[in-house]
Amino acid sequence: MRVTEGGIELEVPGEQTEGIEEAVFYNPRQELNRDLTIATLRAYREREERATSYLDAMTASGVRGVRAAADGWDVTCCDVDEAAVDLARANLERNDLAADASVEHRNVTALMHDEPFDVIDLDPYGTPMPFADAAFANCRDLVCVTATDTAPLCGAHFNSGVRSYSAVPRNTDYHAEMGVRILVSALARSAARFDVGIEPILTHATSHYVRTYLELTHKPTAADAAIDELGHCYHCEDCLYREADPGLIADPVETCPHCGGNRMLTAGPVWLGPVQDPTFIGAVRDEIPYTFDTAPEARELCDTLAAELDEPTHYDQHKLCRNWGVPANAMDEFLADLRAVGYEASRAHYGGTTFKTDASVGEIRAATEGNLD
Ligand SMILES: C[S@@+](CC[C@H](N)C(=O)[O-])C[C@H]1O[C@@H](n2cnc3c(N)ncnc32)[C@H](O)[C@@H]1O
Repeated sequence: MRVTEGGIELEVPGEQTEGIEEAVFYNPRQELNRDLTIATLRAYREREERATSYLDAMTASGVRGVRAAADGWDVTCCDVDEAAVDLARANLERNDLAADASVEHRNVTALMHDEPFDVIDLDPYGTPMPFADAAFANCRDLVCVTATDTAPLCGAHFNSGVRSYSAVPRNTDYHAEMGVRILVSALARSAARFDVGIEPILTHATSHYVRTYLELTHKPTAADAAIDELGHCYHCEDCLYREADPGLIADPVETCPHCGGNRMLTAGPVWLGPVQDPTFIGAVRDEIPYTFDTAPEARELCDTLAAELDEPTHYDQHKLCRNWGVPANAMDEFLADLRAVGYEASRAHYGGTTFKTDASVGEIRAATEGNLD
């Protein structure tokens, strides 16, 4: 089947039918992820001029590598699957880009140990952690990571999450953000093994995946600074109170300071630091042309991400109101009520009724209760 993505024409496998083994992976629903990747690469080249080489580590149809090569990156596409490698080569040729990219048929872990790249893009099936050490060992500037194993990441598949991420994820009302912070924590610890510090400069989550872009600093002190961003979250399953506790050693809260309940969860180590660089995200937004099919959605996402407060967890107004037994209010009014009494408040990209604030759950209720319809 022929598709056009970002102005590039590609041959990709058709609709995947259950029971039939399709040779090569292509997911049209990841187009937003790929459009944002291309815009991020464009913005990143302005930020770090020496960055020229891009490894599309799990290339499948070659879609990311072809699009990056069309943008002038010195591209390497890699896949262990022979059919994928053949298709990636054909797609480069179809776009007259065969001379601008090399295609490697091998295990990318070995390739990453053999050759340094400025930018590495990890887009595996499920967890990226088996590839993280090799990526951080040699990458110079930027590691881009997709994780599609959202159930382990958010604690819904607890044992699998513990195994993959060497952390304790917990299933909370901010499950997608739990996934973000478990993933970035594990990546920070992987990078630190190589005296590399990470700074997440753009991160987004949907119900199907988490995507984060990590700028690297090759210094032990930067690795230490990243580890300093780790900590734990204590969460009350009854009243949705939550508390972030910096540091590697947990000091679990047994009794909820808000409702007195004892159904407290401890998650961690999670990344408590910022996951966005609003200035960089503004530059990414400016690099999304309207010729990209997902441009309206991608630009709106960038706007929300850039305005999102740095708080490590978000709330969902509907879930809070259901818990309180009151009807919900319009989001803008709800946030205005919080700001009116001096709290910071922003929307969050995790859903239409999600928000971030520096107010506690009790303070949110007090600030908004009188005005809930
Ligand atoms: C989710 S697909 C990649 C999708 C692609 N990046 C895109 O945007 O459409 C994962 C790919 O990783 C490849 N893969 C899995 N393990 C690998 C390894 N160790 N080295 C290289 N490729 C691998 C699989 O063959 C598969 O093609």
